[in-house]
Amino acid sequence: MNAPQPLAPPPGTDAAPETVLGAERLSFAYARSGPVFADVSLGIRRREIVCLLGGSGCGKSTLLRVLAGLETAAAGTVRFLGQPLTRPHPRSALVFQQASLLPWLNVFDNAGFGLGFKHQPAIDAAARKARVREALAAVGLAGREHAWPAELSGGQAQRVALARALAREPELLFADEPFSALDAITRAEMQALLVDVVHRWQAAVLLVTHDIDEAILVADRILLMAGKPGHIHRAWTLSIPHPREDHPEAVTALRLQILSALRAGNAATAPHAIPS
Ligand SMILES: Nc1ncnc2c1ncn2[C@@H]1O[C@H](COP(=O)(O)OP(=O)(O)OP(=O)(O)O)[C@@H](O)[C@H]1O
Repeated sequence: MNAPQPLAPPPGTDAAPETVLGAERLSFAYARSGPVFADVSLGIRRREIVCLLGGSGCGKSTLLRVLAGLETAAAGTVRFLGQPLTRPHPRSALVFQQASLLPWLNVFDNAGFGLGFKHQPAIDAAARKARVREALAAVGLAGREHAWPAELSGGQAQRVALARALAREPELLFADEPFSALDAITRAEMQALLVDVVHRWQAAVLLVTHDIDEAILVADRILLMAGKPGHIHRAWTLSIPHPREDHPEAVTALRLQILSALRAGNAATAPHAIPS
């Protein structure tokens, strides 16, 4: 199957900016619980899978919500395709831990649901149908279009959620622990599917996870978040070829480095490249 043609960029933006999303010196605090993260800067390039990894409560989900335009930073800027972000961008999509399918819509209509969102580029019914079919086929659900959410396993429901995001042909997919509620075998299948499908769709991904192995299996870059308030402690650029299970020594070496950085807590912040 061919990847869909990307939509034209919105007026006023660079035709092919290398950076899809750029954040500079972001800080955020909840009124009730105080500072969550401070002075966070990062960039996500086209077609890059970036994993935001860190322990529970370090602020990963909150940072994702700010980068996605769901929350507003106390300080700093977020730019999406070069433009300041003031609300969720129509060329981004979100996948969460729960698939959140609408029980009264079948698989096809759930997967096409995001195409009707406000600010989405208008497409006609035939194009919409083709896109949804293509997205469902990409996640392995061709032939299940008429099934109801109640008839799906957890993994299948998450495939529909992924198809719903892909059908919008996002430049950037925000995924917040999308596989953490799945069993180990389904999780491994979904991790492989994510890498395959986003590469074919030419989308970038920001994946929040606390699972070191998940980050190593899917990421082009891992950002380790730690501290209070949270900040990016350390970063790794990965060049281990996919599928990474075929390179156990490199995977184990990286896992040890990450574990050690996590334990150290105050590890150096300079980016650190690992050998392939
Ligand atoms: N709506 C909220 N109001 C107040 N405090 C919040 C809210 N959401 C999160 N927090 C607090 O902000 C901090 C960061 O939470 P966040 O969910 O971003 O962390 P996380 O790294 O994603 O954690 P986990 O991996 O456990 O999901 C935590 O101390 C949490 O209690």
